[in-house]
Amino acid sequence: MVAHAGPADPVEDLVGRRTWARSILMTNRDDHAVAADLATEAGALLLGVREREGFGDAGALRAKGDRASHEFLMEALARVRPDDCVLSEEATREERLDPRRLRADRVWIVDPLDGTREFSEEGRSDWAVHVALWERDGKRDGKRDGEEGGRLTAGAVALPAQGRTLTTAEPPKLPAVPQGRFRIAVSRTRPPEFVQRLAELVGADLVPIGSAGAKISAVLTGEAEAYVHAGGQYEWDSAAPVAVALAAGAHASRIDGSPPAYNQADPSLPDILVSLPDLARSLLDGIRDLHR
Ligand SMILES: Nc1ncnc2c1ncn2[C@@H]1O[C@H](COP(=O)(O)O)[C@@H](OP(=O)(O)O)[C@H]1O
Ligand SMILES: [Mg+2]
Repeated sequence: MVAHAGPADPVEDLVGRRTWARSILMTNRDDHAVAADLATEAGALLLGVREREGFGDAGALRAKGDRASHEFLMEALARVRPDDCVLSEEATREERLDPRRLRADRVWIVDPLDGTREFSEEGRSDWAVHVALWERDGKRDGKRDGEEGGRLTAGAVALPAQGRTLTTAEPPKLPAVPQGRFRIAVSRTRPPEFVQRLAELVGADLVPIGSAGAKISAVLTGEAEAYVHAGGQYEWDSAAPVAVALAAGAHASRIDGSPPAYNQADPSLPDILVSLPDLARSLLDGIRDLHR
């Protein structure tokens, strides 16, 4: 809880009261709305950092963005969901290893700035803020097959430079599978080594996009039909976009077809496949054949 001692400055006082009033409203909102609001607000803050700092020193811009968004999300979650744990990309090693997280019933998994590289490149809009909620099984009905321990129950991906937030509060309506060739979104800098051969095998073209959140959003909104990644990644890179993808009815799995597990002791989650449901089988078969 935040107490306001009544600062002398009337403007500061007004801002403080407004923040206080908003936090009471937010505490009563459901988890889907909290995820969407916090991701969107962190995104607005990041647009401000970009505006203020400019693009002259990319490293400094990235560091300021990461820090500002992380601090905002940590403070806001502590205020509106004080009993929950948080796993953030920007947390210290010690915070990430906090054993309370593994015993907790509710853990927010956040990536304050996904697509950090693209955030620091002028004109690019493929970067995102991820806010997801993982809950232990038994807390809610409707377990999905194969999910042990818990599952993602809410999430939001803000795409601030695109002016939109994708959310489990209102999952996007999936586009239709195109006739003929389709598009696989891949990392601009670290695409999986097999992905060119996979594209040839399944009749697809590769579309390089920054940020896991922006790529999965592209699948959900019709700019690509699949996202394939392998070779390294962490839970915060995929948790929120996978939550939205599953809520929208898309396919989301590891590249061997198994369900991705979140809130693990080791947050490494090195590969992921998200696609329109009708394409999942041929993509999984193709990946398996290439690995044989
Ligand atoms: N091989 C790898 N190892 C670790 N992280 C990786 C990775 N490839 C991609 N990622 C992470 O996944 C996110 C999306 O990457 P990309 O844009 O290349 O697809 C980025 O997150 P951050 O921007 O939060 O660091 C990036 O750091
Ligand atoms: Mg990331």
